[in-house]
Amino acid sequence: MDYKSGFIAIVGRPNAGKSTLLNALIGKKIAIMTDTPNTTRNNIAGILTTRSAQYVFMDTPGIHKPQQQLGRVLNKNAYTAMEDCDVIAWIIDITQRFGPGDEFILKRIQTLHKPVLLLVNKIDKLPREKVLQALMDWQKRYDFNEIIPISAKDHQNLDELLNVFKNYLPQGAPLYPEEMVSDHDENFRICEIIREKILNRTEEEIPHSIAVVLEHKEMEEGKLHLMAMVIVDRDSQKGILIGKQGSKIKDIRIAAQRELKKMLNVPVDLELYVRVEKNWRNKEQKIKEFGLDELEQGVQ
Ligand SMILES: Nc1nc2c(ncn2[C@@H]2O[C@H](COP(=O)(O)OP(=O)(O)OP(=O)(O)O)[C@@H](O)[C@H]2O)c(=O)[nH]1
Repeated sequence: MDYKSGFIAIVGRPNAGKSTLLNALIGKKIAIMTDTPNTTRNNIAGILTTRSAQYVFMDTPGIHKPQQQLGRVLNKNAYTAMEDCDVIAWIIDITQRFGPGDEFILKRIQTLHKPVLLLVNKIDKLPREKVLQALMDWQKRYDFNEIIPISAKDHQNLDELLNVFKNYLPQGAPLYPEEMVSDHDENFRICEIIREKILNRTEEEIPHSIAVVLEHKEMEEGKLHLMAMVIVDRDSQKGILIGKQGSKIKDIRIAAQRELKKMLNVPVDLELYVRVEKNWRNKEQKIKEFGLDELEQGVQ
């Protein structure tokens, strides 16, 4: 039997395009996408099953210099995915200079002795000569198994990318049922959609300080009633999130409700509340309670 299956960890600096790539490869919205760096917090497995291979992609939080306990947990989530996978796909943004974040990742992969494929993303943003130059520069930095220029946004080179991945996967039967596209359940995806709408509608101060917890979910007379709590870590953030006469939170609620209706295919009635949990990102117990520590959840 020459069927292949295995884990591919998609790692990279914040904003390199990991979630965009994952969604493009799977063809469904698995991970939320925003312009805010460090959006992804959990290792989300997107699963793609074809006639010849099953690719299990782990979308990891952007590796960065942590300033709080939450940042350390997020980096740890990414490292765990790197240790447990068969292939590491390191995605970089071609428009960004090589920086300390890249140095950090480079050091890490050197210790792991696994195939490393470098995905040079966002090539749609630069002329061809510049792309070629960047590919040559990266080639000098590490003995990558492959360097593949892509545009996750424009779906450039993605079929070729899948073929290359397949070459590095071990032989074996599928690891997950064919129809499964993600290992996260519906409740998780509901919270992520709400979080995405908040991130897309708030400025710098808010994004990293929020967590979303689903408190209630009930189907009643053909309508899904949802109640979610948005946690912030300062009083001032609560005011920002709620907005003038509740306008901001209403806008978030309506946008989330619309997308959830589409995703779940039923009418949705969403209620949102905001609660302050002072300095929660430095409290291990809270990080676990909000489901952000992968190791605690036994994911993978
Ligand atoms: N032009 C262009 N933009 C892209 C491409 N891929 C991603 N982007 C944009 O880059 C931004 C970040 O993309 P994400 O996929 O959220 O990045 P990420 O690496 O998952 O980010 P974190 O979750 O913060 O670690 C978004 O605005 C994307 O639309 C690409 O190929 N070309």
